[in-house]
Amino acid sequence: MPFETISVIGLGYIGLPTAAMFASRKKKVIGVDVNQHAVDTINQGKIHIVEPDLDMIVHAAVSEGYLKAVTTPEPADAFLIAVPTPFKDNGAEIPEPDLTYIKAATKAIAPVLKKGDLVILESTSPVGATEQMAEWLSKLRADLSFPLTHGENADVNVSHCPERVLPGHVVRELVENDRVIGGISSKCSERSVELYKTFVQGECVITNARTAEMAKLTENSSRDVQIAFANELSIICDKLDINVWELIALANRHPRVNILQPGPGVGGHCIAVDPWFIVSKNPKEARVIHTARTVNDSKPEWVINKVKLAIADFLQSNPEKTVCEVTIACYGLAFKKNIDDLRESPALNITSEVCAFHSGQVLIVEPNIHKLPNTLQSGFLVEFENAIELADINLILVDHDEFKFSNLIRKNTIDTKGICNE
Ligand SMILES: NC(=O)C1=CN([C@@H]2O[C@H](COP(=O)(O)OP(=O)(O)OC[C@H]3O[C@@H](n4cnc5c(N)ncnc54)[C@H](O)[C@@H]3O)[C@@H](O)[C@H]2O)C=CC1
Ligand SMILES: CC(=O)N[C@@H]1[C@@H](OP(=O)(O)OP(=O)(O)OC[C@H]2O[C@@H](n3ccc(=O)[nH]c3=O)[C@H](O)[C@@H]2O)O[C@H](C(=O)O)[C@@H](O)[C@@H]1O
Repeated sequence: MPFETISVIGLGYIGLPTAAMFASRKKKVIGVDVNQHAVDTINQGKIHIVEPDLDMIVHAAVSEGYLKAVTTPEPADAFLIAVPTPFKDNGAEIPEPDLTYIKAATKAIAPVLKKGDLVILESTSPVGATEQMAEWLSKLRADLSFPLTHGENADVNVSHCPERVLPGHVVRELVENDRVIGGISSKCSERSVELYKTFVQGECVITNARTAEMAKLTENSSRDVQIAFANELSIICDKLDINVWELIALANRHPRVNILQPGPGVGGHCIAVDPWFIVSKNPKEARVIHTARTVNDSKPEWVINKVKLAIADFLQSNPEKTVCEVTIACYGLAFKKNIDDLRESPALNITSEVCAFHSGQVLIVEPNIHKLPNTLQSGFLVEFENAIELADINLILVDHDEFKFSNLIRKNTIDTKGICNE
């Protein structure tokens, strides 16, 4: 049976581009989000997130009548769930995944499901979450006129198809990337491939739901481990007075070595989160993954100590000044270069900490935002040139293109991204 109407639950960084992509292939798409502002913005043909080229696709999809946004699910032939999967913020040493958004989305679609529908969990999930979702669905339907069964002869097909697009390149990668398709049964996988082939040009590779969940977590954990190696090297090199950027460039000339780049820590709501989904379920076995998380999470503290040392050095060389007269400039707040996303950003956390402990002026340069977040109210958002001119100490936290190729920034500089070496 062809898919005539497709519903996407959660219209954020993943759900909205996915919904727009189906709509661009002339499918009728119903986007569902609990955020009324997002729904209203989309229905005006506009977008509430920053992603290159997405605005044009959404505008065309809405104005041609293929995409509409609503707050309550309506019947459809396929439902793709792209809601957040954070970890529980309860201060535990090993954070646990929070599946409440998936549970709420499941509850919302249950009353409109009909026989033959396909439900795909796209959210990054711990192993077992898709089976759990299928359980929730059948329990939720058990008391209704049409109870669901699952297994090989299920009335409703359930799959996990994790999303792997890179923010900033979402529109291209949605089409070009290979997809991992993990059905609860082979029929579920086949139906899911049929759906994605609407716009995916990459290969749709079939596996089971648990392997698909683990594949996504493995990709992001692998990157986290590799970045941790680079971050550890940077701390060792600092102690040994070796330039880590030169060191990595030299080591990478080996045909089988490819070390990533150190930085102020790992940010974003994926790489800094997803490895915990493996560690929390396998605390004894996941030793490397756990250590990598700890190494990357402790890097901001190391940077803050460098700032404190730089202030002490500066005061020693300038005894006429007091600490209140030392001006620090922080360059970049986003979690990585050339974006405006501040979620889980080590640059933001370090700058907030500097604002909290430093009694002198803190200048902040972030070309991608117009207003400082509340935690930085004691700082001043300034232009790049003003910061360079006024700062006694420069702290480079993000390698935005605007900060590169500046010879001026070399004086009293803590360069966490190595841009002074380029
Ligand atoms: N942003 C990214 O780069 C990537 C994200 N992912 C994963 O995709 C999932 C979604 O992430 P994002 O799109 O970035 O999150 P997001 O926060 O940008 O969007 C999620 C949307 O879901 C909505 N929502 C929450 N509960 C809902 C409910 N019960 N019913 C309907 N809507 C609901 C929220 O209002 C929000 O608009 C997460 O599991 C994330 O880990 C995977 C790959 C890349
Ligand atoms: C394996 C992989 O490359 N996953 C991607 C990742 O997107 P994300 O933008 O979070 O990844 P990223 O570019 O590695 O950045 C994450 C963090 O790591 C830092 N970072 C990155 C590379 C590096 O050499 N050094 C470094 O310190 C960045 O500055 C940033 O703070 O996570 C996304 C996700 O799962 O949401 C996923 O879809 C993307 O494909």
